[in-house]
Amino acid sequence: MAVVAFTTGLILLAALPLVFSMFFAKKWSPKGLHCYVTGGSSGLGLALALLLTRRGAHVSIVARDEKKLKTALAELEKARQNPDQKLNSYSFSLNEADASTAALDAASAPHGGRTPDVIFLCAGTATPGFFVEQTEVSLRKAMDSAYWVQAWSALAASKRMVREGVKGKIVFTSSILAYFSMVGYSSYSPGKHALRGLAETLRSEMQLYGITIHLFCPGTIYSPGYEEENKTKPEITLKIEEADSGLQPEQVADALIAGIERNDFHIAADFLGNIFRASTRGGTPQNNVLVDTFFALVGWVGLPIWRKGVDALIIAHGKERHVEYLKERNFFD
Ligand SMILES: NC(=O)C1=CN([C@@H]2O[C@H](COP(=O)(O)OP(=O)(O)OC[C@H]3O[C@@H](n4cnc5c(N)ncnc54)[C@H](OP(=O)(O)O)[C@@H]3O)[C@@H](O)[C@H]2O)C=CC1
Ligand SMILES: CCCCCCCCCCCCCCCC(=O)[C@@H](N)CO
Repeated sequence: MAVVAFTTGLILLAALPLVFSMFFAKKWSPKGLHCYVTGGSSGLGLALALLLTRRGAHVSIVARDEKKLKTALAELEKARQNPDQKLNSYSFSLNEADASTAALDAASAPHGGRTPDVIFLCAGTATPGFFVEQTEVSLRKAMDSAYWVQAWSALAASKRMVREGVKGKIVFTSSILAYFSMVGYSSYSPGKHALRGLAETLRSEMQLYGITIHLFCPGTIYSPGYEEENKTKPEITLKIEEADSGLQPEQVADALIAGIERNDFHIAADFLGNIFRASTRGGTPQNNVLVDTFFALVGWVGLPIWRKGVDALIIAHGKERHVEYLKERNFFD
């Protein structure tokens, strides 16, 4: 009896924030806010920019390729809700600090020089491959394309927000590969883990200024970037990924916005992401005590079983094919 009463009490307690947010709390809305989206010309970034435009935000997108930017901006124009919305695109390579500052300055200009309210950092690239085939150049480049491509913008935006007193948001797009990693991702996963380290630091530190931080960790997104990464992705990596059903960029953008509306710090895109998120939480805030405990329990039982299967698969692949693969590429010469 006491156990039932205790459990019911616990469930009600855990449901309270949900009930509160459904009926009382003012939901976060991008309407009228200036949203800055890096990587806004493709995949997740583009889907997000479109969603924000439909929700009445001013949207600035940044990427390198001008042609893709032009096409993306035309799509945003079609999604425009009112004539006052400012929709702009900027071509910058965000791997460098100076260019990241310049991009943000350029995007602020049409807004009277005011820093954007929300910084969505979506730019990023993965080039999977085996570790023994990497070089100093490839590993440094990968760190640029996973970590620095977002970190420099976060630095520039933080300085601007603090100087101007803007109580904005900075949203990092990491990956489910910041919760674990596996064969093929030695060049990419470390950068995504590093983003997690930065986001957790900033979640703590930016409280000094009223700036909010979110960390988004999606699994497979069927984007142009995904098509590209599959060109170098080892067969074994692709095979392990079959367990992840994947999502369309629009679904992933929806999941991100829903997480921000709930004011979650760690945001996962689906069931699998939530299992890894809840199992790898460390000292960061829970999203919902009860739901997170459920996900963590599923992970506690399921993850070791899954991992054992994956390890067996990798060992078998090593015996059957991998040495041949390396020989074909003259690795031993
Ligand atoms: N696809 C997936 O399975 C997953 C992706 N992610 C992450 O989600 C984010 C979006 O991925 P996805 O939609 O697949 O990406 P896409 O490759 O489809 O798009 C990437 C965007 O970022 C821009 N970009 C890349 N590098 C730079 C740079 N150095 N400077 C400026 N812009 C840049 C690209 O434009 P341009 O090349 O013209 O500069 C493009 O607009 C990335 O951070 C990725 O790591 C996370 C989990 C899974
Ligand atoms: C009960 C537990 C079951 C566990 C099943 C686990 C399945 C794991 C699938 C791996 C998914 C990898 C996604 C990579 C995303 C990414 O960031 C890259 N595409 C780079 O862009």
